[in-house]
Amino acid sequence: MPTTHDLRTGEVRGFRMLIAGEWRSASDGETFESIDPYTRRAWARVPRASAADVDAAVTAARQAFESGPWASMLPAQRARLLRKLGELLEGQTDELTHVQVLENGKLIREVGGQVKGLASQCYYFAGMAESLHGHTVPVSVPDMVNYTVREPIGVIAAVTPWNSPLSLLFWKLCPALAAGNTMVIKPSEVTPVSTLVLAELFEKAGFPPGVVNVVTGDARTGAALANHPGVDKIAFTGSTQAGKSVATAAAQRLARVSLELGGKSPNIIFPDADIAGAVNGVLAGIFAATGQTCLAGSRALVHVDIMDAFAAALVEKTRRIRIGDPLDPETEMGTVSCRMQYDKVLQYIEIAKAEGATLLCGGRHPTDPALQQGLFVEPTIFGNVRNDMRIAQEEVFGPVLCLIPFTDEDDAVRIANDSRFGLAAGVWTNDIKRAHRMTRRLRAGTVWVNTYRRTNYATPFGGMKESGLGRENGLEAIYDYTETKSVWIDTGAGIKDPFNPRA
Ligand SMILES: NC(=O)c1ccc[n+]([C@@H]2O[C@H](COP(=O)([O-])OP(=O)(O)OC[C@H]3O[C@@H](n4cnc5c(N)ncnc54)[C@H](O)[C@@H]3O)[C@@H](O)[C@H]2O)c1
Ligand SMILES: O=S(=O)(O)c1ccc(CO)cc1
Repeated sequence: MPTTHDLRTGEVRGFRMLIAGEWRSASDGETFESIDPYTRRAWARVPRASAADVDAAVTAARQAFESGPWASMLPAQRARLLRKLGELLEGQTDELTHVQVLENGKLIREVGGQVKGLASQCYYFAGMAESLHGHTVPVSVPDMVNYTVREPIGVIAAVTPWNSPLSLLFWKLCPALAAGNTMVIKPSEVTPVSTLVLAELFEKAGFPPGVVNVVTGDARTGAALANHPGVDKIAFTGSTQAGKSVATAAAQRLARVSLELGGKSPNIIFPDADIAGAVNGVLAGIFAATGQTCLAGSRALVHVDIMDAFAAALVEKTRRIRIGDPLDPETEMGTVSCRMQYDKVLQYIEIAKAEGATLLCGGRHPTDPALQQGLFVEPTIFGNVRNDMRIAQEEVFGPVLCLIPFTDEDDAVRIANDSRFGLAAGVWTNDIKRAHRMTRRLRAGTVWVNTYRRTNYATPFGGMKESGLGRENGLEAIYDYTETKSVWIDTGAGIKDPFNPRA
């Protein structure tokens, strides 16, 4: 296995897709490159799946679902395979970590922790495979047994983004496989390699061919999957714009769909809060992943009485953030993921200036000569932001924080909820009553009090409004990968009157 630095040799490594248990190039031979945003050099080449490849992957997943060893496997056998996958992951954390850093510039100190957590997700959902059960329904009908069973949906297409390629995939993969589904995975075109490296472990763990397939490509490949009649559910994570397109495709044939989409989450600071803790929480909420997280606390709503002091403390700490090589464990903020994202973030900074927001720090590519080649954007804070500005309403997905003043609780709730998104929110207060009032009134799928960006595989996660549909993680997640079937059994005399079966 190559070490970290072996991966940065300048050599471009070739990868293939996994379809029906075979490692394949694209049927028409097309490929594309993965670019390291720190060196800005290509380091890997992967197949660009054709429509025929997508079709082959869906057909393989369908066959594996309907016949073959997977279809007749007992829950305990599926659980064993998931546990084996977890064990293999524990032995492969280094490579899976480094590949993700190279693909998207994500900090090694963050992605390392994420990869270490993947095995726990496998073990948690392995347990669920064995404990997923229906109910006996106490129907008030004589001589009748009525119960429900939870059955797998069928072929799941998992379409994932680039910001946390494996974490976000595992939120889908573990519950889907635990419930007995088969899968076709389409990773982001920015980060295809980590999923292909991971795919080697499915074979090693003993998953039958066709249970998990991986096709690589861009939005066209994702759209081909979303529109494929053989796909029973599309589990999508990505932008709200693409999510709407996936939902439209799914609606044509009433395929199941789950959507984990964008956000513009408020982080609300009351004057009674532990201010030093709140400063750290706001910084962690926006800059820890270079702002490239769906749940970024990109709007800091700060009470007017503390705005000046709070802004000064934020700016002072932000100026000391260590920007650098994402593979260096000392680095606190890395690059943005790709050229398109870099241009988009800088454009939003110009938009904010033109709207009249005050640039308090950052706002450009760093001047440090050591940082010239990488796709870096300085951590940026804008003051004097009004909530109706584009910079406060649109998702930047980069290291850009808006400071918005509020006067009281009602004002904070009004501003926080005045958004088309509803993914997450933070509240900083030492008043327990206020904390409860606020968590009730905020329209967001997750609300943190005196903390930010905590998630766990056992805790449901998802968005309200245009931030998504459905929940991932926890018990809710596995239910979302099943259909409920009701079964009625007559234990009595049967139907006596065909025109009144209830008689
Ligand atoms: N809510 C969450 O849990 C969550 C988590 C992480 C990221 N996100 C969101 O993801 C976005 C960033 O990721 P991105 O830039 O990769 O998003 P994106 O929407 O551009 O792409 C996501 C995936 O969808 C594919 N795709 C794009 N258009 C498609 C279409 N029309 N049909 C089918 N597939 C399509 C892409 O190839 C990629 O694999 C942000 O908006 C972020 O908020 C949400
Ligand atoms: O991709 S992110 O949006 O940063 C994200 C959020 C939560 C988790 C928890 O595993 C992982 C990635």
